[in-house]
Amino acid sequence: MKVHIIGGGNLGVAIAKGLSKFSQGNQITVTRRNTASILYLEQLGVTVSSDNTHQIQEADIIILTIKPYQVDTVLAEILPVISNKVIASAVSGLSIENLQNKIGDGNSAVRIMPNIASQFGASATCIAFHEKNKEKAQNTVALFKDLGTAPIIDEKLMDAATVLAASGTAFALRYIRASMQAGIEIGFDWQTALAISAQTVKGAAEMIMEEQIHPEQLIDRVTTPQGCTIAGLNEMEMHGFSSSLIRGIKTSLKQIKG
Ligand SMILES: NC(=O)C1=CN([C@@H]2O[C@H](COP(=O)(O)OP(=O)(O)OC[C@H]3O[C@@H](n4cnc5c(N)ncnc54)[C@H](O)[C@@H]3O)[C@@H](O)[C@H]2O)C=CC1
Ligand SMILES: O=C(O)[C@@H]1CCC=N1
Repeated sequence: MKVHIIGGGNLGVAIAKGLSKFSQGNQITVTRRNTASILYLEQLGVTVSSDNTHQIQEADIIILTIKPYQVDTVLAEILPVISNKVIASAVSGLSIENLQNKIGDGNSAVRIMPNIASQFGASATCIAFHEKNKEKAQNTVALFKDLGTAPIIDEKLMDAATVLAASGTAFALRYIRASMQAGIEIGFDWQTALAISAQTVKGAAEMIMEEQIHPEQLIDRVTTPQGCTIAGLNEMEMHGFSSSLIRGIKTSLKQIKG
């Protein structure tokens, strides 16, 4: 497939790198106004351009990884030269209806919410589209399946997906950082503490995905009666561990909904 990514920033670059490594048979173009900092992508076989319309007529999928306030400017550039294209937007808060109105009936809007782990083929990319665009959306679904998981969700959950799956990357990293900081306090250098914390989180996630059971069932296998794990967990909960995460996620959601 010919994939045209507009907005070579944090997310656009992560997707381009991920596609170049984990998805076969694609030709990838990434655009941004100032290309100097992403020219290195050409070594991965990715075309880099400052022209948003660069060979865009040949694209099978146009992916928007730009900020919400950049959308109208970009569409004004590309719409005069495209027709019958799938435009997959990762722009947070931009509804399918709004995007479809902007791009007209001649093109098809798909909403995607990847995260930066796309770069490592480990994103949880939620995808939504209107029923009439189901067929046309399948290429996008296939592409993001190569970059991790790609569940199709109801659009009304897209803001929730943004917070859980995209912002969620930062939340998980903050857990790892805190764990690392504790690791330093109890005797490790930061590199060793970080390596142990990250691997432990990876292991926990792998168990959940493999066994598909409730986390508490696995936690029960770790918490020896009168042991150190339950003592630590109870102390964390006393200080609002779970409730602070839940409150943070709900606050993020409020921020998107405005
Ligand atoms: N960073 C993340 O983890 C995620 C971001 N998103 C959404 O993706 C979008 C992009 O986010 P980031 O990558 O973090 O932002 P970013 O600021 O890193 O990337 C945006 C890129 O677009 C480029 N750009 C600006 N105007 C342009 C134009 N007229 N033509 C071409 N390129 C232009 C900028 O130079 C920049 O490189 C946002 O809407 C964000 O909400 C969604 C999921 C995850
Ligand atoms: O923080 C943000 O607004 C964007 C959307 C999700 C991840 N980054």
